[in-house]
Amino acid sequence: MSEAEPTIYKGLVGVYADVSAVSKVMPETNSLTYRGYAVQDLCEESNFEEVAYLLWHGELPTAAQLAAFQKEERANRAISPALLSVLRAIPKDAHPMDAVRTAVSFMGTEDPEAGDVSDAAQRRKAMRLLAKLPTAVAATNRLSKGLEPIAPDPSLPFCENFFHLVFGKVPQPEVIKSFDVSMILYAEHTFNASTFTARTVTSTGADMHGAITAAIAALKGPLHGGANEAVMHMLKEIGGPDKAGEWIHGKFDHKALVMGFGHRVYKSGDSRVPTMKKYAEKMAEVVGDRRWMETSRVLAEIMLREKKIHPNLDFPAGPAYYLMGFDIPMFTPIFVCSRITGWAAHVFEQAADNRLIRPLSQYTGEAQRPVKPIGSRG
Ligand SMILES: CC(=O)SCCNC(=O)CCNC(=O)[C@H](O)C(C)(C)COP(=O)(O)OP(=O)(O)OC[C@H]1O[C@@H](n2cnc3c(N)ncnc32)[C@H](O)[C@@H]1OP(=O)(O)O
Ligand SMILES: O=C([O-])CC(=O)C(=O)O
Repeated sequence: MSEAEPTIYKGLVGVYADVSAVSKVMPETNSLTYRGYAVQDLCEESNFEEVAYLLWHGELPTAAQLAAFQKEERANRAISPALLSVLRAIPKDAHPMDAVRTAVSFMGTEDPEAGDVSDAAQRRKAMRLLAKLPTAVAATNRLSKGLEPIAPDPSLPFCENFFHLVFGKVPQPEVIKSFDVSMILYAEHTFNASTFTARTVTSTGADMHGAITAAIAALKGPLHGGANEAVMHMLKEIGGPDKAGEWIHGKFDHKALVMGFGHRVYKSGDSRVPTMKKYAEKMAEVVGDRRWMETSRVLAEIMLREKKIHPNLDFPAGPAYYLMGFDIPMFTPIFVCSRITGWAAHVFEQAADNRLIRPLSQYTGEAQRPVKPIGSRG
């Protein structure tokens, strides 16, 4: 008797794998909330540090809670001399995402609570990662250019310190605000591929650094976080708005993907795009260069008119980061510095009510057969 054919949910499309109270994506209204707060409101009324606290604790902080959170983050920013020598040993032309993945894995080996997966220890590890990631990301970027890393400045807030680490100076408030908004928008997005990876690793009982190392590997791919870099490479390849039409029709002819467009969950617009676009436009104003936003506008118009596909967050974030002065290979590592908050929130949630994640596969290979001795094969 033949077995009933199982239903295959390729790419897990439409599958609810668990419950979660961290965030909610509402594709029918193109909206997104973190712990019940609309991301647009968080962007206007709070900052990235408050959002990190919100994601980890479920509530926005009071002034005293925020001060304690910031104190702990600022106290943990330094990376060890051993990690710095690991980063120095990484080939200058390696992709920074590979360096950051390696850095997190290495940090796991030197973590003072390595092996402790209690909730309290996991939370302290997440704080250490939030604090140290910018230091490691900026050091990687500077070393790749033959520059010496800069020590973190504990007197600076998170976003200001990030610019200090990369450039040695803090830019004007409009730039900090645009960066802060990008960090809030990138912080969390339900069961995306990298978060689900982190939850899968956590479900085996493994620790925070293992889950985050795996999540970084998943985020690097161009279909996920790597798209913000791909968007900027694409805009530069196109060169300007007058060439965008011809360029994109060439892509259509070859049925190629246009990076920064489409989304597994949002089919009529990504909730985060209008806010990120507004702040990318502000960056174009600050820098006095509208070329990338104009090129983006033409691409988005054609994609919507001819393919009915909307841009995702990576589409405005790519040019925004470029206009802030970051090197393109830094864009996805910046995403890591933000998403560590969402990933860690999901690690806590998965561990608190765990069941090993282990789906089934329908076998389509050879029928069972005998193993022939090596001399009689072929
Ligand atoms: C932060 C983030 O991770 S956001 C996502 C960033 N990724 C990108 O920007 C990469 C480009 N986009 C894509 O590859 C896809 O849209 C994904 C991976 C994001 C979503 O994939 P899916 O949910 O499997 O796509 P979906 O099933 O909706 O695709 C429907 C159709 O639109 C097409 N399509 C989707 N996105 C694009 C795109 N960016 N360019 C051209 N065509 C596209 C698909 O090829 C498919 O065509 P078909 O029906 O002829 O086969
Ligand atoms: O939700 C997804 O699949 C991808 C995404 O937008 C994110 O991770 O921010």
